[in-house]
Amino acid sequence: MSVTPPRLEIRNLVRRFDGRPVVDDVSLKVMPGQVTCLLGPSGCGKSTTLRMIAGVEMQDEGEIYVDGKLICDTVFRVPPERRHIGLMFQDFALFPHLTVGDNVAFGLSGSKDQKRARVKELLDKVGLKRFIDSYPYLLSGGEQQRVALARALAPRPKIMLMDEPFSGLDNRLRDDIRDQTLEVLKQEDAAVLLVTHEPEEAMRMADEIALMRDGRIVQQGAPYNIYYAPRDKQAVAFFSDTNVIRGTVRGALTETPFGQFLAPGVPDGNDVEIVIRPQHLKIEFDRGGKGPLPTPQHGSAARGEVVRARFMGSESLVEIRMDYDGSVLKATVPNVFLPSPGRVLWLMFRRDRCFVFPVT
Ligand SMILES: Nc1ncnc2c1ncn2[C@@H]1O[C@H](COP(=O)(O)OP(=O)(O)OP(=O)(O)O)[C@@H](O)[C@H]1O
Repeated sequence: MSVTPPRLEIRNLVRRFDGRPVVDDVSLKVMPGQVTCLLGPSGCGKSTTLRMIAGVEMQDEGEIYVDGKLICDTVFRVPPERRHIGLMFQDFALFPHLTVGDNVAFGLSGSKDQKRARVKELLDKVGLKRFIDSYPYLLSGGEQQRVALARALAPRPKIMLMDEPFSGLDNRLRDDIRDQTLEVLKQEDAAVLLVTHEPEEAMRMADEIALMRDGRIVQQGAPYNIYYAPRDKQAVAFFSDTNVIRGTVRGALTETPFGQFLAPGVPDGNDVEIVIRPQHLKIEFDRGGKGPLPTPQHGSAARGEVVRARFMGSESLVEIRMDYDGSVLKATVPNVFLPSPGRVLWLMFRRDRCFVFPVT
């Protein structure tokens, strides 16, 4: 039985600048038709990884394979123009002196008719066929971006590398263009590696997310796996606000103002951090100085007073100063809920939505 090799595979890539590894042992596979997002904060080495795959930067260690064939290691190197890789960056520049059609045809070979047919096919896919003979300056930012996508896809690259391709667009345009881009990329069956520092963008676009930090991939998986099974506190914090409660473990349990939490595998005496997102804190009303009764799903309630509440559009964010140590926890509630400062409320923790991490 033959197994299809990944369209793109990088193994143990390392790149050092002045002796400092900015890409540190990065391995990754992308299958045809799949979108993988390299997600991480500014400076973590995402663009450098992309540049090595494109062939414009040389790695110090590691190998790059396309369809199972080596295209680059530290001695052998296929030049960038022969890697069948399409590139799209934030500052995609169309050639101003060429028409939209000629921009898309730029990297194409073949007869005039073949080129024209491919240009029309792609402009049709991105919904811009009517602009084929127009000049780029007549197009909006979003339309120019779609032409750039058509141009990058025209030579049927096996792999598309995209570096923050949507960050130059205004917010309202961005969601639509992301969705359209994704549809076109899927139709063309390229393997896509997209770099972004925006978690929402990665969630929206990716089949797989590779979370990168300090030059390393710290976690990789489907977006919901990373969201619901983050490997550490920073991985939770990358996707949303967080609340953190500290406790000490005794007999695989830690006692907190919210009741007991399981801390399996953590030795006695070690501290743990219990991390929960604001949408998973449950707000309860005060009942004559008493909170709600404990439940298995939510544990015990802890008392606090509202510091402030703000309406955020589809939800309200309530900040509550807790009686037990004066810390402020954040809870979000759907729709409008704006209790006055000083009002007493009780908070409960959803046990199936919090994460317990050992403090190292
Ligand atoms: N040619 C270079 N010489 C020296 N240092 C470099 C060079 N290129 C990148 N770096 C450094 O390597 C680190 C990683 O940069 P890189 O651009 O890959 O990060 P990034 O995750 O893509 O960040 P951003 O989203 O801000 O572009 C940074 O600290 C950067 O300053």
